[in-house]
Amino acid sequence: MHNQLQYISQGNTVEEQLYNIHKALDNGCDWIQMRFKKNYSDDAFTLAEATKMLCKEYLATFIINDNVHLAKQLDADGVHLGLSDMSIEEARLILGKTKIIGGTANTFEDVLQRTAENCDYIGLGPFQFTTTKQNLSPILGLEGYRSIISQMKAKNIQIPIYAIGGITLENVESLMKTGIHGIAVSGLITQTENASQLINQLNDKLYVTI
Ligand SMILES: Cc1ncc(COP(=O)(O)OP(=O)(O)O)c(N)n1
Ligand SMILES: Cc1nc(C(=O)O)sc1CCOP(=O)(O)O
Ligand SMILES: [Mg+2]
Repeated sequence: MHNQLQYISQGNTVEEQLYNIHKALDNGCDWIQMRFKKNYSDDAFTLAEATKMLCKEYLATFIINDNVHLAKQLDADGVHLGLSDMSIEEARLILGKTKIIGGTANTFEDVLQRTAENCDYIGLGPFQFTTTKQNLSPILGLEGYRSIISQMKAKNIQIPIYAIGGITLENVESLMKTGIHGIAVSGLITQTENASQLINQLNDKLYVTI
């Protein structure tokens, strides 16, 4: 079963990204999604290579946002794909059965689609407004998660759901009570001045609730 906390990286340069990734790893995060949008392919490769080495050192899981070919090239642990990225089927053919493939969803219909496509987990969001991502899908709020998860239960759909989008420490308990498996956060960990305390507090709230 996958860890309950995924850190999604941020930073405009390779150096900023590596600083943030190192901070997350050094303070107890053991699942990193490298998300580098303002990239030239050489920079993305350099960053991915360095992130892979760091994750190996910290025994952390390393997945890459969007770029299946880069994940294949570097033998990363997997990828995260949105609804307009490469299809899960094509990614599975490229990466093989053992790699992690996460997929984005915003509605119950998306969850059905992602489940049929054999994703390993779903990033369901956004929970609330966030500046980390442009062009957000409609905000779900707690009620959105409750509704989608109760529809999943009614149809006996079992796939780990990660809440995402504007999540703060104060939201974790109520989100976990909706039946999600874990959370994916970016700004919260990137911006904190006390990453060790924050990640411990997040993990305490995540593990207690499952
Ligand atoms: C865990 C997780 N969930 C959702 C997303 C969003 O992916 P996507 O819709 O492809 O948007 P971008 O991140 O590519 O802007 C995610 N990255 N991770
Ligand atoms: C990358 C991403 N995807 C989202 C979605 O709703 O699909 S929200 C989001 C941003 C997550 O970062 P933060 O924790 O800083 O809000
Ligand atoms: Mg994407």
